[in-house]
Amino acid sequence: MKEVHVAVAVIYRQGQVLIARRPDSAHQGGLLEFPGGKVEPGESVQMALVREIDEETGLKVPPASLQPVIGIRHDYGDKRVFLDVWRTDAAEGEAHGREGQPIQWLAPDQLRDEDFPAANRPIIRALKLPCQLAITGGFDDVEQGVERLRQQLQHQPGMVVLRAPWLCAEDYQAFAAAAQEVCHKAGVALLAHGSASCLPGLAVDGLHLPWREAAGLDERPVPASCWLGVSCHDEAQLAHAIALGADFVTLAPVQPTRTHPDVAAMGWARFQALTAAATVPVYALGGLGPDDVNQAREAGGQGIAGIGYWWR
Ligand SMILES: Nc1nc2c([nH]c(=O)n2[C@@H]2O[C@H](COP(=O)(O)OP(=O)(O)OP(=O)(O)O)[C@@H](O)[C@H]2O)c(=O)[nH]1
Ligand SMILES: [Mg+2]
Repeated sequence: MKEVHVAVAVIYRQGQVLIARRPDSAHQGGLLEFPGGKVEPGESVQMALVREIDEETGLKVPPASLQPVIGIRHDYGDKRVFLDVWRTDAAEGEAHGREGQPIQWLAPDQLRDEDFPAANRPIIRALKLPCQLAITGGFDDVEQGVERLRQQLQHQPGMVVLRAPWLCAEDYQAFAAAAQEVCHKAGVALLAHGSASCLPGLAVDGLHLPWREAAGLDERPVPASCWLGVSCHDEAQLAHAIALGADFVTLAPVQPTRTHPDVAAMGWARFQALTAAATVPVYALGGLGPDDVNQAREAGGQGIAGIGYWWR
């Protein structure tokens, strides 16, 4: 079966995105969708986006405002698609359902997996996840760790991974409880780091698995209501994380890093190639900072993750 290249548009306006309802008679009919459609022969994906957005909504999109979000290959059984997803926040005009389809503006937090075609799940993840994932670094004792976290939150990371593998279970529980309070006040999501067995009793928003923990699992260890991240370093690990049902992965090391001086960095070209084949949002990790967010997104990534750039 030939793969259909589909241009999919995430049109942002005032923190909301434009959603349409697919006609009952269409493929995946009755479900919600992002405006878009098939890339015609001879068209670039950007040309297809500009045309489809106009045809379906009447909005005019400056091509230069389009930025890549994620690419997803999905097999529906009756159809194979490559959803080539781009975003813009510069669409001009008032949106209308020009093909008679109902449309609405929704905040990313209001998007629910079950309302969309199955292939859209990673798109929804990508829209809910921030472009910076901050991982905690070293500290001397729990009290100092919490205080440092409080200070570092002024850098406004969208999400924090609470990494402290040297702490005993009891100290980690205390660290997580205090960190949760600090993060909750700041409106920052908090993920535990380690094995799923550390989760009970923690009021966190999800779990990030180091590769050594993910390697031993054959199913998703947390419910769908929790975030699940996995640390990956190569193609095989990415495939395993996706099979586990990870919501996102980190891929490292992209650049040389002080914490792993003996590991060769993969560089941006390799990062881009691995990310293109992945059907989950991918954070670039290793020797990077906020200045690299654009580069990571150009390479098809969700953004950057790291310790060094924010934890001092
Ligand atoms: N536009 C759009 N298509 C999606 C999404 N998710 C998803 O799986 N698809 C699939 O992508 C394929 C092509 O999209 P489409 O039906 O909009 O194509 P189109 O505008 O060219 O329509 P047409 O064939 O009626 O001319 C469909 O099989 C559809 O099920 C989505 O969020 N937006
Ligand atoms: Mg369409």
